[in-house]
Amino acid sequence: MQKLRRSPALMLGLAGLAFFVVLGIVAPFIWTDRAETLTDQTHLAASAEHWFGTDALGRDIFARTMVATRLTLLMCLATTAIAAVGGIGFGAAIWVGGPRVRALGQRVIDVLISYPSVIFALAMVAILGPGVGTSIVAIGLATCPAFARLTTNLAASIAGRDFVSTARLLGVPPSRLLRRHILPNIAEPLLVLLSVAFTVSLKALSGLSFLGVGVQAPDYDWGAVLHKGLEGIYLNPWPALGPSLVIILAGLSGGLIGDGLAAAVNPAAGRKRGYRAKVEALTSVPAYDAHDEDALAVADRLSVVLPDGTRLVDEVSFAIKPSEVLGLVGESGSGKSLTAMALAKLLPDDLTAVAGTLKVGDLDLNGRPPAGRLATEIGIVYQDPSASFNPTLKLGGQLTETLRKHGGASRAAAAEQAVGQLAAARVTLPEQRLKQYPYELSGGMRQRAMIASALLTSPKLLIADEPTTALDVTVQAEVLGLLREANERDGTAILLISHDVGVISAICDRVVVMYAGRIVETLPIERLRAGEAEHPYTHALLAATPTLHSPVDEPLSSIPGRPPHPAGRPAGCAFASRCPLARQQCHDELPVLTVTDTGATACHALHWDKEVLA
Ligand SMILES: Nc1ncnc2c1ncn2[C@@H]1O[C@H](COP(=O)(O)OP(=O)(O)OP(=O)(O)O)[C@@H](O)[C@H]1O
Repeated sequence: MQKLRRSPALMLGLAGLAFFVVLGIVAPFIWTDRAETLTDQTHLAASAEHWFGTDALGRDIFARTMVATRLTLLMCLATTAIAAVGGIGFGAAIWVGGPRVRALGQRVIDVLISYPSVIFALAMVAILGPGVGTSIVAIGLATCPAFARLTTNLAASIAGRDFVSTARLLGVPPSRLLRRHILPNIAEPLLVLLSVAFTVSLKALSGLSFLGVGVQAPDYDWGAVLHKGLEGIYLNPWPALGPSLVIILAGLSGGLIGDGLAAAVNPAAGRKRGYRAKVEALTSVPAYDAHDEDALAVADRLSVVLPDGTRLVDEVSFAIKPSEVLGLVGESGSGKSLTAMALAKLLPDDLTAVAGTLKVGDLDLNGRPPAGRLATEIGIVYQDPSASFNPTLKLGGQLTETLRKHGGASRAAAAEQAVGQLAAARVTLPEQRLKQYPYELSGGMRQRAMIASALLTSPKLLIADEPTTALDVTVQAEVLGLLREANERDGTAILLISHDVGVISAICDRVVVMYAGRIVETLPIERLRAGEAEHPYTHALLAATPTLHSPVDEPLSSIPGRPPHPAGRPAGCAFASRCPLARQQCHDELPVLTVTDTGATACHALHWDKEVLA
């Protein structure tokens, strides 16, 4: 509810709807007499006594509009209910019915949805005759396909999720699967459609009555009042304008509710505003490493912040020199990917990067760098080669897109460059690959193609986020070799993210160790390889990493406990509760990064008797 309260559109829409509901309840008690008593004061213009004038039978049109509120809202409600129950029911039934029923059902929905609902409703009215009941059923049924399609589409997207697969594996029958696992997970978009359907029904029902085939006398809804008001519109516009205005206001309320609900159920929507006020000022602690004048990429006190002010990444500072391979290592959730994505300006909408300096070359990432330069100067290789490419497009188009869009290359020149880069990345049959879809390549081949794609624009910085995690060991080694080769051949600086110390040791020059969103140590790779880290967390990571020399009969060391969530980081060292060396000071005071001969470490133990770390 807190989320809903934050949406002004929703609140305004709900206030509007509440007004009309109250009006619908009280209006018939107040205005029925004026609305239905025939008088000889016919076709009067709008005046203080008759705000919207009078009709051909001398009835007050304002009073009729007010009284019609109840019937109009009740009809909209009934129509929406029919559409929702029928549509969701149909969508759910064909989803449960198995693949054949689903395919057939979806065709039926596609056909039904292609006909405008008012045409469908008119056909029904022609068969059943006009009236309140017919209008409700006609518009309700005509709106069903929209619900049915959303239900099947959403159910299909949820059906592929792991928890549904697990339930299937456990033999949960489809109807129960739908009830317990699928419908609760698709309720929010359906709710949004519900409010949209309410507005659509209002328009359609009013339209039918306006055409004279909806509500019939002696009943009247807003559309019927509008129908009568149209008779003398050139002499007296208010009998038509008044009811139209009310229909527009009610429709607007429904629309605002739909927009507000959509924003409220989308966690990324509407959150950005005001976040900066919640971010505390940057600390004045000098950023270790970030002042290197020759550095290619600099992150100085970079924080990644949630709208509520939680720092998922908390003031990390590092610099990457040209031609350097910097490793970012840490357990899952330590903030590695967010740090890298901040550097590529690819954070999700609900997250914000705040930094003293954030730049790659002369590209200031704190500002609004031109999209073309971002796309060409920073390359990215993701973890999952199967998700890195769009499965519906051939590789050729995807590989050459940036070159053509931002580099101004012709189709032929871009293709030639792509072939060359694929060959350099040891993708076999490079020309042929351009005509293939991503799924036609093996996982390793796809990752090589991804690396080729990222290097095509000769980026200054290549970000490789767990580039080998999804690959088997031999392909892993080849992919790491390719990255190192690009680095040595073209001087591309690389930020390599991994939770695997072994991968980091294999190709990096220097390593930054992250824990719970902060840097705990930076050190040259030789020291990491020699096991000469300063921080107990780095030691623990090393001890948990298998090597060829690890005794097979001894279990690997593991780090007991779990890192704290960024929102619940303790006042002192975040690693203290898991640290074998922790003293009271560690729980009370946050250790700052202390520069050592070869790097920097944030650990109180550094200042104690050296032997405790031995
Ligand atoms: N959009 C988001 N909204 C809220 N929290 C997020 C969001 N993205 C990431 N987080 C949280 O931020 C923290 C850091 O995430 P990040 O993905 O950077 O970790 P990581 O070290 O790369 O881990 P992994 O190796 O598992 O990807 C985690 O606690 C994660 O749950």
